[in-house]
Amino acid sequence: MIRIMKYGEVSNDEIFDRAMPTVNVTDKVAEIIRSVRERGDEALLEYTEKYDGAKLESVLVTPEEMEEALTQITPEFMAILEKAAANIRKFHSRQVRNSFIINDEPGVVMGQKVIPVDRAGIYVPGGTAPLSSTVLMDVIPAKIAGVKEVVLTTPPGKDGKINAAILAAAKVAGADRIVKAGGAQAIAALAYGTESVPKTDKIVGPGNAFVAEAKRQVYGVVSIDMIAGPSEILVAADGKSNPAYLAADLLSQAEHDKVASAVLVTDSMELAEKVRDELEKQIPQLDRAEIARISIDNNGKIIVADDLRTVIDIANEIAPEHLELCVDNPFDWLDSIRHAGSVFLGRNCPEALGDYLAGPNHTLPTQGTAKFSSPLSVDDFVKKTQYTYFTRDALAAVAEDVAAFARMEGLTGHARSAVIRTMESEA
Ligand SMILES: NC(=O)c1ccc[n+]([C@@H]2O[C@H](COP(=O)([O-])OP(=O)(O)OC[C@H]3O[C@@H](n4cnc5c(N)ncnc54)[C@H](O)[C@@H]3O)[C@@H](O)[C@H]2O)c1
Ligand SMILES: N[C@H](CO)Cc1c[nH]c[nH+]1
Ligand SMILES: [Zn+2]
Repeated sequence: MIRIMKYGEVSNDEIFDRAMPTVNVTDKVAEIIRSVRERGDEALLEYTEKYDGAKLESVLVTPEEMEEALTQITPEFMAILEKAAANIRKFHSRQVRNSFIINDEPGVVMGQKVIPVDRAGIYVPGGTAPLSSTVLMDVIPAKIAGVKEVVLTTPPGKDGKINAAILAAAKVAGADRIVKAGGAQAIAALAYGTESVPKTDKIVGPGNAFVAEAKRQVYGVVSIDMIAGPSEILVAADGKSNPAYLAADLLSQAEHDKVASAVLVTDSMELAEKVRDELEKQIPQLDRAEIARISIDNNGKIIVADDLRTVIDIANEIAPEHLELCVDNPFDWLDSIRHAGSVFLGRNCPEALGDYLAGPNHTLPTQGTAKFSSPLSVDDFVKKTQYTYFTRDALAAVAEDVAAFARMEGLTGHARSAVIRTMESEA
């Protein structure tokens, strides 16, 4: 059963500490990465057999497999995928940054170009739930950024096939190549390349502890978006909220993972008790009741504070992946929220809306990293290059200043380089 705590009556550790996954996978992941780096496809196929139970001939999804998957998708579900994709495109198109050029002094031109990475690698979890929505969330921003080749990887089922909805979403979003591999071996393939998997420049997407650790270990060889941990939800609610709705919202994230966390912070003890009772009523009704039960019992919390201002302060300190604000006039509080991956405002905005089709991204910072990092966006798939142009006269006007700066640093080679053209013009 979820624990109710009164803020101020228990230690801050009990309020703010998160359940951290305890398994140490560092050495195992390092070994998997080394094998894939050395033996390419052969190692990828071996690990897929070992960890996913699938004996494959090839690691790539063929056009025939894609065709076959599409026949299994109903027109109704295809329409939902298209609708979600359109919303996600609309939202992410607003994130596109422009290059700029400055030419406000005679003879001087400077600028910054925004350039997509050449190739992006996208990890889509497939272990306990095949997340076709994550395909849309991660491929669409890459395509909007202008990435030429998007390589998607996800673990196959024991039958060697990729979930049909994942393939349909990949088609809708425009993934260019689909790899049948999961876990650390998939990340290693995207980072170093194999015979079938091209090396990518940036790897994004959530995953379990093996995926997260592998991303951490390959960072530097490639870029990564973030280390996305288990799903989290914090519901900040006043006493007028409907306990059944709140319990359902908490369970929507608890069902992701035994180490997912669901927290309610409220100014009402009465609501706290009702939500606790509702959770007990609703957990057995879930298909994934066993996962949700462990997540709620181990990592779930209900924190009761004196007033809504303190509720918001607690939410900021926890900096959750998802924050639901179930209060009157939620926009009045929006400016007070500083640390959360994605905020869901009002009494009719369950977090699941954002997981699937509202438009904002669902690959989000977890474990309190919302204090310094952001949701996955178009920015993740671009980098910038800056440039500078000076005419001879424009250089002459500043050459002595550059040289003086350089001499102050003891770098006379820099100083000479700054003034040599001016000296030549005098000669
Ligand atoms: N933060 C976010 O934005 C976000 C979004 C969606 C999902 N998630 C999280 O992603 C995670 C998905 O995890 P998952 O397990 O369902 O799928 P997954 O695809 O991340 O992991 C499955 C893979 O893990 C590897 N693996 C499993 N057991 C192993 C072992 N003993 N040794 C070596 N490798 C092993 C296998 O290769 C397997 O293919 C969940 O924690 C979920 O909460 C986070
Ligand atoms: N809530 C997850 C991110 O933490 C994303 C997701 C995908 N499908 C359902 N939920
Ligand atoms: Zn979810």
